[in-house]
Amino acid sequence: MSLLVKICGLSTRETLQTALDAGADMVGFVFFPPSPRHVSLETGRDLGRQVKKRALKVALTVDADDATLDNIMDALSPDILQLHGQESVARVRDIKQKFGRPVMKAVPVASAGDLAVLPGYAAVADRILFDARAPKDATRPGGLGTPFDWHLLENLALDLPYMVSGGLQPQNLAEAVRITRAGGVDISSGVESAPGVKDPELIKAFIRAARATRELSVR
Ligand SMILES: O=C(O)c1ccccc1N[C@@H]1O[C@H](COP(=O)(O)O)[C@@H](O)[C@H]1O
Repeated sequence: MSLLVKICGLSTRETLQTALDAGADMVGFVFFPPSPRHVSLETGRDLGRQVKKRALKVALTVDADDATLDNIMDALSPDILQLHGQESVARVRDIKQKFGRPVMKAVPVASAGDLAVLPGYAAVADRILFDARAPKDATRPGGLGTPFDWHLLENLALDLPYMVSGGLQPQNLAEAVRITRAGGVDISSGVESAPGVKDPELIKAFIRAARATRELSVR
């Protein structure tokens, strides 16, 4: 099975085009104003049109309310909703029912205890995204360029597709996939020259590196 690659935090036509041409499976748009990658609804609409089914469009939100999600549905028509906040199991179920799109729930990881939430989310989400737990004083719950201890997922038995993120780079993604056996990788900071500024060469290098790890992936 081919490793899924998601390039997250795209905010310009040029870098979106680079990600599409390089073969990204998923392209992520951040709708979270404190993030340096935040896009307005208008920009999301414009970038969404550019995708033209060449990749899955992922809307990243953080504890968004229904009105916000309604607006994002209208503007981007995402293929996947990435819930990257503290959404409860009930809220994830509710969003999936109300908006009728597959949901990828981000689970923050810093220690083995963080995996206790998995049975609950696995019952309602379509995919799990393991990301490094952000420090308490962080301005956002992800997109910080820091990895977590991938060995925490070494013996994971999860009956659901999952991806890994947090501090990935072209140089370390093979190791992350080898240890976690994730079916996909998600990156933002690692393909940037500054927060929010995507670097086309790094996007291409990351996707090239991901394609080279194909045989390591199992889920
Ligand atoms: O990218 C952001 O700004 C962001 C903001 C709020 C929540 C999540 C965010 N990004 C996600 O964080 C991870 C890790 O990113 P990085 O490669 O370590 O920078 C990734 O899943 C992004 O989708």
